[in-house]
Amino acid sequence: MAKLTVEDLPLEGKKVLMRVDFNVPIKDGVVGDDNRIVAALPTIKYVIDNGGRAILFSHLGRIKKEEDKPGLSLRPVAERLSNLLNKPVTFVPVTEGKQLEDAIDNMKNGDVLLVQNTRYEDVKDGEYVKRESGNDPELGKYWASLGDVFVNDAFGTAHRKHASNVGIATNMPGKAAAGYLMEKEIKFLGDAVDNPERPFVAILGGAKVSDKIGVIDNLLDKADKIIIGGGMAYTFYAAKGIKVGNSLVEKDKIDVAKQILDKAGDKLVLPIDNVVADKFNNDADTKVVEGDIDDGWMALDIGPKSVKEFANVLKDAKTVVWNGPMGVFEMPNFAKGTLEIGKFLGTLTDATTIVGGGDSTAAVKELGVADKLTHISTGGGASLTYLEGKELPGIAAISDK
Ligand SMILES: Nc1ncnc2c1ncn2[C@@H]1O[C@H](COP(=O)(O)OP(=O)(O)O)[C@@H](O)[C@H]1O
Ligand SMILES: O=C(OP(=O)(O)O)[C@H](O)COP(=O)(O)O
Ligand SMILES: [Mg+2]
Repeated sequence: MAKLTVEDLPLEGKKVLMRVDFNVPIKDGVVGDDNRIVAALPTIKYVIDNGGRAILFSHLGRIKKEEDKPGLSLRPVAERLSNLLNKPVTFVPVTEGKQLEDAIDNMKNGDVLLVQNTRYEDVKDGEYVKRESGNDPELGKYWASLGDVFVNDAFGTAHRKHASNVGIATNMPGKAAAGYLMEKEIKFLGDAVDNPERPFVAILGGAKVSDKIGVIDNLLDKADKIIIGGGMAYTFYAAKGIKVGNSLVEKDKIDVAKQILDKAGDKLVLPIDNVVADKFNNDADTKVVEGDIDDGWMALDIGPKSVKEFANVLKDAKTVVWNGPMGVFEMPNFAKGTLEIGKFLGTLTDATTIVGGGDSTAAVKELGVADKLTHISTGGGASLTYLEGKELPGIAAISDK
């Protein structure tokens, strides 16, 4: 990498600001899959083993109103991190001010501190001001002022231009370095997809439709086939005039979906059938339907015919990149599509199979199919942006060597 890495920085006695991606699933105040925390440990350990004082920043979920904050505190993450490191982690429940500054002043070499969810800054006095997500210049400058050097290890957030990654880095010229995870992810993705072995198939699912649908246009030039499942599929259904019932659809993106369908021809593969439910609940009444989804029903998983069709498209692939679950895998009754696709990828022993994304990774791990895949990436949107051939702002902002 032509960028500074953590090994290029002075660490002994330094206040080391670190951006990590601890955007992990949390249920009832407990961390679920902790892959993203585990993935950041090598860099954190390197920093503290070399006498640095690790001051960690991460976002968690998305905060648009004051009421979003309590459920999106990073406190449970601090507890899990402390267990994993086997040492205390000081959690500071605020993102700025005296309480944070005092806590940093009190740190000793080798200590670890986790700052509250950086996206708490997106809402101030009840107003959605997006200081973090809008990369408010004052916020990046303030956070940068709290430390001596900066290490960005948040690959999963690298496609975002936010105050806690790009903002801090630009305010620490010559002192902003990449962590080990960042290096490892870029190296692996680069090797696998810069000149992918073909056929190259991308699988796109999940729920971040408006975020990720734009990626497909560029992927059409790179991939031989693009399979669309999960919550991403039904905006395409709507674009094709197929009834969607109460399924997840981004109305604003139906036109984009139409343009993609026009350009894609038979490159784009959509689900044939779906498991539909009468409510968003594991205990809902369900049935499998082909095509139209009636009012009062929502598609929460792909159906068995879709699994077969997708497997047929995947069977000869030499490179597969998958982001986004095929259904609401968090509910066992809607996990089958994701499980079956994961299992099938596991049988492609001649292919490079990459699964990326916070939730996709959690899914393949929970469902027990992760071990058979070539690479589990912490980044969903980040991997897709890389795949598109676009610059990742979080990485671009790191200091050159
Ligand atoms: N049919 C669907 N309807 C609603 N949500 C869905 C559907 N299929 C998948 N999802 C949801 O998508 C979420 C993950 O999307 P996303 O964040 O884009 O993936 P990743 O984290 O892997 O990048 C999961 O929480 C899952 O429940
Ligand atoms: O979970 C993330 O991305 P992913 O869901 O695409 O894997 C990252 O932490 C980015 O989160 P964001 O999409 O709310 O900016
Ligand atoms: Mg996600």
